[in-house]
Amino acid sequence: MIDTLHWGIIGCGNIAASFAKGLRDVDGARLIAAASRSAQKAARFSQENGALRSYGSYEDLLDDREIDVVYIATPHHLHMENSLMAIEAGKHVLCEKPISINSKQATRMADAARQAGVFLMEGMWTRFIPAVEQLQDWLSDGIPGGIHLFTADFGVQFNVDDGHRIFNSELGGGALLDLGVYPVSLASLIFKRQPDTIQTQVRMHATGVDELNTMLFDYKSGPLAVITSGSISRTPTEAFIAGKKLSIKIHSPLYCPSALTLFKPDGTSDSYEFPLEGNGFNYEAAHVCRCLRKGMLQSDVMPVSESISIMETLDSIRAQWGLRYPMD
Ligand SMILES: NC(=O)C1=CN([C@@H]2O[C@H](COP(=O)(O)OP(=O)(O)OC[C@H]3O[C@@H](n4cnc5c(N)ncnc54)[C@H](OP(=O)(O)O)[C@@H]3O)[C@@H](O)[C@H]2O)C=CC1
Ligand SMILES: O=C1CO[C@H](CO)[C@@H](O)[C@@H]1O
Repeated sequence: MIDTLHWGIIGCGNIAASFAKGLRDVDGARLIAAASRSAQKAARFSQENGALRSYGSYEDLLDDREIDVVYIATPHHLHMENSLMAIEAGKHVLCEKPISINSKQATRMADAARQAGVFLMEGMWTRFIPAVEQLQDWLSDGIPGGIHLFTADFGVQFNVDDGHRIFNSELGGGALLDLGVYPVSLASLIFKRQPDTIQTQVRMHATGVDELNTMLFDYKSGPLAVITSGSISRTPTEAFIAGKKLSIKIHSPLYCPSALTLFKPDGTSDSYEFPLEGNGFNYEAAHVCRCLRKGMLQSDVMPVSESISIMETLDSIRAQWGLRYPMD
């Protein structure tokens, strides 16, 4: 039985700081060290975020025997490489979304973790947010009459230059992998499988990655899903599950909602609030700690097999656009 879980963070960027903040709200978790490509940056990050130590290389952090589990917070194109390094060092891994660039990479990560006997999970934090846990309870009870339609959008206006990871092909840029992965993951959560056919439209950025996309998923059992993501303008960033008898609105922002509305057959609706306790990253970190204490090597909420399936869906969408990354 592991008591306190000792964490390390690889990559001292934006999301690493949010995760470190979330981790402070998790009982039985301690941030031991952070690693950056720059020793100075790692030292500053560790001081600001309460880590005991800092490392000027990712490899040095992985040599730290006190660290049980590593959070990978580098850009998408490094998720596989950094996760494999951590797995090889015998560390459990929580890797930011998307788990990788493509399904081939994700499968390689899953195989390596299985062989090494370590835990691996994609940091799809949405799954562990209280409102989404409630949604999962409703879905597992069954939506009476079934679901006809799922709609979801995630649009952000990035006012950044083309070198930023959202537009940079070398870093696995594009709206689909960064933003679209959330609604696609929600569709996977709701329908428990990949769509049978996918139709899409896309607008490409000057750098050759997608900046705006629309997707229509057709599930031969009946339901349709309409999903959009974009990095050049803001959209409501909410989701709606339309059923024969019941419908559910997942309030904005869909990646971290704190309210759900249930629309009932008599035309009335009930709204439910699920205020966050912490910044939201605490929930996924607490889930990883629970899994590790139970000796689990995969999450039962965000299993690696489902992350691979989601990447397969993203692969087939990108194939329609002819969008290939240097690391594909
Ligand atoms: N769950 C969520 O809500 C969010 C998740 N994310 C995910 O987190 C990951 C990181 O995103 P974000 O924190 O916004 O990105 P940042 O650019 O802010 O941070 C990424 C860090 O990765 C390290 N890095 C290593 N190699 C490179 C490279 N070639 N170019 C740039 N950085 C490099 C750097 O750390 P160093 O210099 O210290 O080595 C850098 O600070 C993405 O995969 C994204 O999908 C992002 C935002 C929100
Ligand atoms: O996961 C994410 C959540 O939202 C951000 C934008 O607001 C994204 O860029 C990010 O990668």
